[in-house]
Amino acid sequence: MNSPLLQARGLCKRFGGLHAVSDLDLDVRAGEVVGVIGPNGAGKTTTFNMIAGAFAPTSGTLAFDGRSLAGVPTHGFAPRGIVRTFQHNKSFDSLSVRENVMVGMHTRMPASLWRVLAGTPDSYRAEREARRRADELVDFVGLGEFAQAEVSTLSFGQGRLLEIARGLAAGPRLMLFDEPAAGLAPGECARLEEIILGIARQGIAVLLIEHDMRFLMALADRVAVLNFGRKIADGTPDAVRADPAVIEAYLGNVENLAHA
Ligand SMILES: Nc1ncnc2c1ncn2[C@@H]1O[C@H](COP(=O)(O)OP(=O)(O)OP(=O)(O)O)[C@@H](O)[C@H]1O
Repeated sequence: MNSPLLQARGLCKRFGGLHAVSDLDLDVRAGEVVGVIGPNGAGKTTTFNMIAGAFAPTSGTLAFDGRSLAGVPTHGFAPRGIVRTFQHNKSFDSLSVRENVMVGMHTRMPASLWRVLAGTPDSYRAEREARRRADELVDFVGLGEFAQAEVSTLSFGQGRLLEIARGLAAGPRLMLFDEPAAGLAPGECARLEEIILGIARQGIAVLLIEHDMRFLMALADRVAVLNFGRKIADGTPDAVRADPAVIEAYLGNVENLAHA
């Protein structure tokens, strides 16, 4: 098996006296879909915030492609290829779908985008290339017919797809999804599942937090389960579902597992 793209070792995050995440080891490989689940307050979001560079770990190490992320500022994560998509829409409402995706490219091609905006001599070629790539991504997420629509006219689910296209525009090697299925209708979830699998097939590593277990279990190659900040299981969806420690952690919530 190829070596992990993301490697967390002994990751800890304390908030005052609270150990939100303790001694977490986690690997994510290129092309792999890894899910993080756990009851409320288990430390999923805190883990994500550390991997996305929003919080520095209290202790432990994070390495990406064999290089330590220690000391890398938050804005240094996306240019390295660690890109997060948010649950809530962060798009620019008055711009078109295509323009929003073009804006998402700025971490990858800042110079060209500036040329586009500044209207300098080679702006035409740069803009054409940005537009071509944006259209490719808009098509990939199934929003092709809305490329020129204003974002404010999109439905909630379409907005979620646009967020994904914007994330892809940044050229990720690891894409982090924070509850991507939240608030989506079943048909939209099925579409989202296909898109995420398509992203992994391109060799991009995918890490997601998800409350919708049925969605996650169908999608993930591997699932890590957190409880009170500690990892209590890490394996295939089937292995995790049958794990006594996981069943115990969800005792108050057995329904969730039963439906998974
Ligand atoms: N910025 C913060 N300051 C203080 N405590 C925090 C902070 N962020 C999270 N916590 C605490 O850390 C613990 C883990 O929270 P976290 O949000 O990571 O869990 P979670 O698994 O994502 O939960 P949920 O499923 O409810 O979103 C919780 O006890 C939470 O109250």
